[in-house]
Amino acid sequence: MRDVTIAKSEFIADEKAITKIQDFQEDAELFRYCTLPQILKYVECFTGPNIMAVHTMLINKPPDPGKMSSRHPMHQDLHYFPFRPADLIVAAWTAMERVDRSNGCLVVLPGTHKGSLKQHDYPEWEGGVNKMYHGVRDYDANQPRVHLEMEKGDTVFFHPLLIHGSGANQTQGFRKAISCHFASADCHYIDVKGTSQENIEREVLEIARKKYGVTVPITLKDTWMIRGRLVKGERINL
Ligand SMILES: CCCCCCCC(=O)SCCNC(=O)CCNC(=O)[C@H](O)C(C)(C)COP(=O)(O)OP(=O)(O)OC[C@H]1O[C@@H](n2cnc3c(N)ncnc32)[C@H](O)[C@@H]1OP(=O)(O)O
Ligand SMILES: O=C(O)CCC(=O)C(=O)O
Repeated sequence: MRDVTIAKSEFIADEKAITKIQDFQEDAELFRYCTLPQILKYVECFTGPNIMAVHTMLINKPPDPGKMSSRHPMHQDLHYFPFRPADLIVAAWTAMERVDRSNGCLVVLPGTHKGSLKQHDYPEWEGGVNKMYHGVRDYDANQPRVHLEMEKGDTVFFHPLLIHGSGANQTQGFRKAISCHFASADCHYIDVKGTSQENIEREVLEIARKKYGVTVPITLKDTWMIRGRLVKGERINL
């Protein structure tokens, strides 16, 4: 994907235009990350033995174009997931170079993983917000936050209810990280109709129609079923 500030410009397509590779499950080399024993050893503590890699990203946070659009609003990843229980889902996020406050490290609100899923919407940012970058509508901005400064290769594992985001990249370099969300294959899908997740389902299905030409009726669940890949054990529900 491209940053919202260049989404509608004649920017020349090259690696510097790409701010994120979403869904790399078909790329054997990148997907190797999701199968590394060093990662799965910790993932298994959360998911148990039947492990699905449900969502993959290589994030290439660009130098901020001056609009603060390189920030990632504070959010809970569970907002995007139509499956439960939350305690059987975990994110692994690995720094591909040193990340600190200057290039937009992760920021977390400790303890929020013990709360519930909150309403998410687009934040009202003057400089624009990237497509589908929803943020928690109400959270206590005075709550203590922790900036995760990490060295190349450091990995953090976090719960899908943890409120987190990342700051602007104030350097001239691209801040790279690779991440994968894992879930137990024992998780079950839920229907998000009538819940706070209806707004993200609507957007995802609109992209499926407009960008991928999907004409048959589908749900959020279908978009996740085609992404998931078994990495250990047995594929059960997901
Ligand atoms: C879905 C899984 C989420 C898992 C949760 C983990 C937590 C998170 O990561 S939260 C963030 C989730 N973010 C995303 O999922 C990013 C989604 N974005 C995308 O997939 C792509 O950027 C997408 C589909 C919107 C556009 O893809 P792209 O190949 O650039 O499409 P393109 O055909 O050039 O543009 C399509 C339209 O989108 C607009 N657009 C492109 N990029 C952006 C952007 N960054 N912001 C706003 N609009 C954009 C274009 O201007 C164009 O608009 P229009 O139809 O009016 O002309
Ligand atoms: O890498 C980042 O900047 C933020 C990633 C993130 O919060 C997420 O994908 O959920």
